[in-house]
Amino acid sequence: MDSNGAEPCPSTTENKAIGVTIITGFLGSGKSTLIRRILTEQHGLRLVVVENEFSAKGTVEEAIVTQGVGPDAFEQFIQLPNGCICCAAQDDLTDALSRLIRSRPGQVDHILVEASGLADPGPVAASFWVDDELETGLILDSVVAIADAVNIQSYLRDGDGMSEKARITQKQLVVADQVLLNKIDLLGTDPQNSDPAASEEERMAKRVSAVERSLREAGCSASINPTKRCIFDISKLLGVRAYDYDTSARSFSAPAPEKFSQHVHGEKMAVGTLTVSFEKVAFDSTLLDRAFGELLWENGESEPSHAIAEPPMEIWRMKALVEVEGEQRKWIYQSVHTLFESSVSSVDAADGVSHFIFIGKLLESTALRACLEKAIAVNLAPSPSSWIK
Ligand SMILES: Nc1nc2c(ncn2[C@@H]2O[C@H](COP(=O)(O)OP(=O)(O)OP(=O)(O)O)[C@@H](O)[C@H]2O)c(=O)[nH]1
Repeated sequence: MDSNGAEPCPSTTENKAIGVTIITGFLGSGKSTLIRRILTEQHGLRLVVVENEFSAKGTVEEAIVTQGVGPDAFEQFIQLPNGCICCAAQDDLTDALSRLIRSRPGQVDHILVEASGLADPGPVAASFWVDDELETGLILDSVVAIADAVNIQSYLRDGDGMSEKARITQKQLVVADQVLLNKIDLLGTDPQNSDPAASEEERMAKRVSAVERSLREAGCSASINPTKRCIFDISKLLGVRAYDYDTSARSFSAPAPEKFSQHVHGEKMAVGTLTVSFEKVAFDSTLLDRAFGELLWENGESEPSHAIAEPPMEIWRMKALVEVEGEQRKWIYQSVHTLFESSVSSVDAADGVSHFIFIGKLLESTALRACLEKAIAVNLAPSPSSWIK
């Protein structure tokens, strides 16, 4: 318990590495509002805030975020020129934060990074996720996306869903581990679909559900939490360790049906989630590394190739629970952006079942399956059956 009598979020104190929460969301969705809310709550965490400086006058952003916030509410407030958080300087950001927490041992509990509203949060999330936490002292806690309930549907539809605005909005939702569907106070009720017998609350709930459906169709598989002015239980946002292997293993054991969704334009799946499953096979870990390399690097966003699909598919996020030859426990593989890593889960192996969940754009099941099949080490049945959703 701290001097304010507040209990720190438990998972942020158990692990010595300092958790980093990336806050993303399109322009004006409520990112600063959320940070301000976190800074004013009694959670007992000593926070470092990294803010994207939107204007040439950096003081504007800081003033907005720290409005009504006492000087003790945060350990340090860092502002970076617009774009830097999500551009090539992201490694510098990781290094700078690493140096900062080392220079103040025991004085920082958690770091909040506000990504630019116009940026893809994937690369910055990857820069925190892959760094060896023992070396940097940092660990990616989760990616939180704020969606403006009033405008998000039009952003997603922009340019028939294919404009840069639509792409960025989709990516922010797809990469997120949690979504705050914010500004629901401005949604109003839909006059065209209003049932005169329904109460105001029921009509509002319908509007919220309609927006939630659009987010699912856009490939969002995170939990969606409707909010007004980002009022939300902070203990459910910070210290969640969304990338911990045990957390991931649990999400594999009972995937929600809405995990498998797609946003279709004509014949192609524009943005969505696709699962490739195998039964009665075990994979070779070295060959699997190679297969992921092929999918993420040769066919990924940074080095697009036309080898597998035309236009190339984009894998934004991948989670897999895999039976690996000779291992008693299944392995978890995760990718963020173009980086991936593996670890042993707590799930027993032996049934030969492996699930690979891909989230991205223009995903092509045949190409994904063909690439993964090259990594099969042992075929326990003559013709492995499989299902794809
Ligand atoms: N009515 C209403 N207004 C909100 C809500 N949340 C935020 N706002 C307002 O929306 C505006 C934008 O909120 P910010 O928190 O600055 O949004 P942001 O995502 O940080 O904006 P950028 O930094 O420009 O990307 C501000 O005027 C907020 O006061 C909400 O739930 N309801």
